[in-house]
Amino acid sequence: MTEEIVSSDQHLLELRDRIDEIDGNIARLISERAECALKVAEVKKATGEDALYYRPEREAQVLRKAMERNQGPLTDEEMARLFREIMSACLALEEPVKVAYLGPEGTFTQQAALKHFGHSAQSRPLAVIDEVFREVEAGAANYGVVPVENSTEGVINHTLDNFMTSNLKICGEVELRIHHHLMISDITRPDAITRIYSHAQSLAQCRKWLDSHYPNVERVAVASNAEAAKRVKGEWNAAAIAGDMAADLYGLKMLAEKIEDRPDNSTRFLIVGTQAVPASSDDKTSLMVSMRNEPGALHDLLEPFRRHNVDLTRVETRPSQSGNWTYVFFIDFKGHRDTPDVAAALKEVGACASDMKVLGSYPRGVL
Ligand SMILES: O=C(O)C(=O)C[C@]1(C(=O)O)C=C[C@@H](O)C=C1
Repeated sequence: MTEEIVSSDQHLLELRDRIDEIDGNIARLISERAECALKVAEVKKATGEDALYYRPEREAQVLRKAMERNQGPLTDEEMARLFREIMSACLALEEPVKVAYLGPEGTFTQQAALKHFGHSAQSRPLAVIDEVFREVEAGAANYGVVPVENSTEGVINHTLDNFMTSNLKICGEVELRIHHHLMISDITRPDAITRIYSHAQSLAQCRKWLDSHYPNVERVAVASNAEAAKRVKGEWNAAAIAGDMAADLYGLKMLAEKIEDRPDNSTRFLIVGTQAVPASSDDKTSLMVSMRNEPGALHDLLEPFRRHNVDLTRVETRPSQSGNWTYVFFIDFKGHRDTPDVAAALKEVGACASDMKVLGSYPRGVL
């Protein structure tokens, strides 16, 4: 062995010793943090039966601090993701949180649930959005995760419509960059593909790519991307469009990656639950309002927000379920309902609306 190799081996050993020592310190501190969380649980338990263990506003603050404090070399997002998992484990020690999401396994909604709650939450896939709402209303799950809008394809009507009949509140939001891939199974012949399966939204998000690469191939809409991936397993002439999780789950091969038409394609998901969330200092509020069907109604509805400097982030219209040609507006804006400007705007909107429901104030998505 040359002298150089010996010294580089020696250097590696020294660095690994140092890493072992640091890991020991991290492990000790994580245990200390978990002990602290257990004490927090005691304090909460003393408040009674309905003690709330999961605190969205506090979690958002912890993640934001992790990002602010970070000096690299890890990115802020990477650092926050690590804290996300530590907090998820601490919460599971306090009280395991049960999360229902729009399944099946391998969908982007599962990915959003993991991103928001971390891997220590107990999550359960349900077949349709209505079931996710029902499961949380019935108390079988503490929280639900449902998609609400996609940057390319727009709003997910089913989710908005559920708020018309449900008393659930919005406790959080999470945004996910959506990358679609074309995938095939071991037995698929890439040159003989006659059918491509995917969810209708995903087919729409890849429309231009499909038009230019597979113009004559049949596009078959199925219930979810994961369902598309599952079908492809047994078909030699079919491919699926789905995300990474579905590819991993069903052991598929990528034929083309990131085929979405818009590189910034992302989907926003809502966390629904039964609790009202206190302010975290960077929040959003979602509102559902119906107006009398008369001239100037939309102007009257929006004017108070302008006057009180409240920044609208989204306005959607849906037909109301109570009568023909009457509409319900879904409005999102920055700020928490307990802050003076927002409270004043809400009071004025409430005065001119025929019906108004605050769906929730919640921390803006951190990750
Ligand atoms: O601060 C709390 O209320 C905690 O329960 C601690 C903690 C954490 O690990 O930091 C855990 C769960 C909550 O959702 C928020 C934060």
